[in-house]
Amino acid sequence: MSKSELVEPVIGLIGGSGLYDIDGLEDKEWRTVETPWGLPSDQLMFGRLDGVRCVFLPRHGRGHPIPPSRLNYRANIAAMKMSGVTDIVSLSAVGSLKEELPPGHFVIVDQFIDRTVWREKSFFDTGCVAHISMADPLCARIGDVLEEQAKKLGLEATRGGTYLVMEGPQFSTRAESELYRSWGCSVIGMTNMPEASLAREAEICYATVAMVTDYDCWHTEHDNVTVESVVKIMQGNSARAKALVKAVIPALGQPRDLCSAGCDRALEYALITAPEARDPALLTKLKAIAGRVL
Ligand SMILES: CSC[C@H]1O[C@H](OP(=O)(O)O)[C@H](O)[C@@H]1O
Ligand SMILES: Nc1ncnc2[nH]cnc12
Repeated sequence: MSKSELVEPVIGLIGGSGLYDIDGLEDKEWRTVETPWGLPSDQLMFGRLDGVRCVFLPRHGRGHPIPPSRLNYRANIAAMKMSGVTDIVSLSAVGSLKEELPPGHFVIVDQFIDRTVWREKSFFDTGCVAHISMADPLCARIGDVLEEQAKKLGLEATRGGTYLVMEGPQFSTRAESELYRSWGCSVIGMTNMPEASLAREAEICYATVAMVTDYDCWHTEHDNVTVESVVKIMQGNSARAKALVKAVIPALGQPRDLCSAGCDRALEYALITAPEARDPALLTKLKAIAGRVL
């Protein structure tokens, strides 16, 4: 790759419960971005940190009006893509399914089990079918940067772990929580799928910092999760998350070659519908996220 072909990264930040703003962005501006799949959860905040272009979206909207199952995940990811975002750091509150991951701990997750049932899971549809690989659903290149910077900041953080995505909005029953523990899952939340798979379809690198707020409902010496307990712990988690974001953006924002993990070429061999069988109306919409291969 010659210098002129290097990728100039634009960093997308998706803030979850308790994270509705990002400190330290210069030239901040909230802008409405409409997509072929409708409007995202809120306006997007555009800005720069250390000269690196950043785009922030509060996942549930400012003031948290939208529950996990009603989020327009396609519009959220399409809005990021249409804003030029190449790399997303997703910040999420989660329950812990392991003793050694206490509230306040961060997990840079590397796998998902998706138990959601109600959500639109793909940009592709009748008239243009695509099957991307989700074997490694998170970007290991961004994961490396998050791990390194978390270490430098002295944060309690673990690299690797499976995030169980439940539909919600109710928290789990104890039997479910024990089932997910028996599957070896590390943390539980309600939002990261299909967010991660849609980011992959849009060829955006995506990594998650899962911030533990509670022990869900399986731990005999801790109370069952409530919104109150999540919010209380999130106040401390948010300050650490903001410090981590500030540290990773300059590292992620350097001009670079294509992603070493390959996320930015996910559609290379994914389309199966013959050109003559494709639906022109759907193709027009898909240009917003898959223009590179259409
Ligand atoms: C307020 S606790 C439940 C809520 O928090 C998590 O959301 P996010 O990933 O956006 O931080 C969890 O998945 C639920 O949506
Ligand atoms: N225990 C839990 N279950 C699902 N989502 C959560 N978000 C934070 N804690 C959670």
